[in-house]
Amino acid sequence: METLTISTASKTYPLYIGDRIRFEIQSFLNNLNGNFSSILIITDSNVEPLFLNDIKTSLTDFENIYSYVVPGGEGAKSFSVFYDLLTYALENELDRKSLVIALGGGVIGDLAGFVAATYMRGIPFIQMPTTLLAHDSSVGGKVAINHPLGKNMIGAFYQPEAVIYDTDMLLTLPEEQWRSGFAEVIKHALIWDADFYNWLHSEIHTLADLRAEKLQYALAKGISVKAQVVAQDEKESGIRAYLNFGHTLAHAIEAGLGYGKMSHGDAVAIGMLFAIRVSEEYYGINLNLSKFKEWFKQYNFPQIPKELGADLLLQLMKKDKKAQNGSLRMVLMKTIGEVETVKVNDEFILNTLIKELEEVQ
Ligand SMILES: O=C(O)C(=O)C[C@@H](O)[C@H](O)[C@H](O)COP(=O)(O)O
Repeated sequence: METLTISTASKTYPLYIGDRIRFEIQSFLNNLNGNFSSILIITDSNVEPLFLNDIKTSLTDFENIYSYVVPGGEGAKSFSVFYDLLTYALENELDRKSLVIALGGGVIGDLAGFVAATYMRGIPFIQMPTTLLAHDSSVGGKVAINHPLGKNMIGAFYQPEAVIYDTDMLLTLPEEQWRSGFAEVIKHALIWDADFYNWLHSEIHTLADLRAEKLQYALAKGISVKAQVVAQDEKESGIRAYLNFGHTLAHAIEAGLGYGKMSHGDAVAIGMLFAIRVSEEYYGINLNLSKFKEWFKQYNFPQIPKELGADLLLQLMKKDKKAQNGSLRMVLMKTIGEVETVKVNDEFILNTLIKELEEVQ
């Protein structure tokens, strides 16, 4: 097992990563010295049959352990599920010393984290990621639910007490989940670390290559990028926006199709290719977009959904949280490992969207 330290302006906390460490949860909680009064485990219908019991039986020192299972998928990041969770917490008399455990992927981390951030103005929580994608979402304290008009529109920056990342839990993931998480791994390389990108490019030809020591390496690298960025800019006043590379179009696609129709990582992969195309045109440089497209095809990332159309996509992209005074801002790539946030005009993005959609086979 390895222990990393995540330091942000508001909080420093441990990230434990290792094989089968879910069974050690009680000792991790003891290390936190939180004197927790009760536990609420929030998980989803996919994770519950696999791991909920392991966690409950490993929490040997608690009498009051509650659990709440939401439906699997992005649809659970809704106001009604959030409200039901708060009702459940109130009915079971959770107090300010109660601990929320987010047991699941990015959806559960975001939802449970937002419950913890808002219940009684904030109670402690820990992240127990069960997906590859959550190497990104469990670190850095972005918690949120969606609004039909925009993704993650209602949320907070709220750091967990700890992240407990049991890599054994990843082994049950279906192919689509590996692909979805891998998109965020690629993102971390592209925005920050050209050597890491070269390693991914030469070592990970198929998702099946992401096993054993390669998985550990990819996770450690991805988490390290995330940790470095949030250490410098917890609340996204500057460089944290780089972590949004590919997300302006991704969130538009997710909202446009309806949450849960396309996985977040698939949408991010499409969004990154689009951001590379915009970057080429904006800076007048050649980033080898066609090579990136070929590379992404190797993992079966989908193409941009043509049916949404350029006008709707632009309209949805303009709802992005990075927009200022109605102007769209995107994270663009100057070279692999170096990005910046720039203001882009609507007409330019619309035309680039039209070109991108025309190329869909
Ligand atoms: O941690 C961040 O900052 C990120 O932007 C990471 C993203 O991969 C993640 O999807 C995040 O939740 C998106 O944030 P949002 O502010 O664009 O909703």
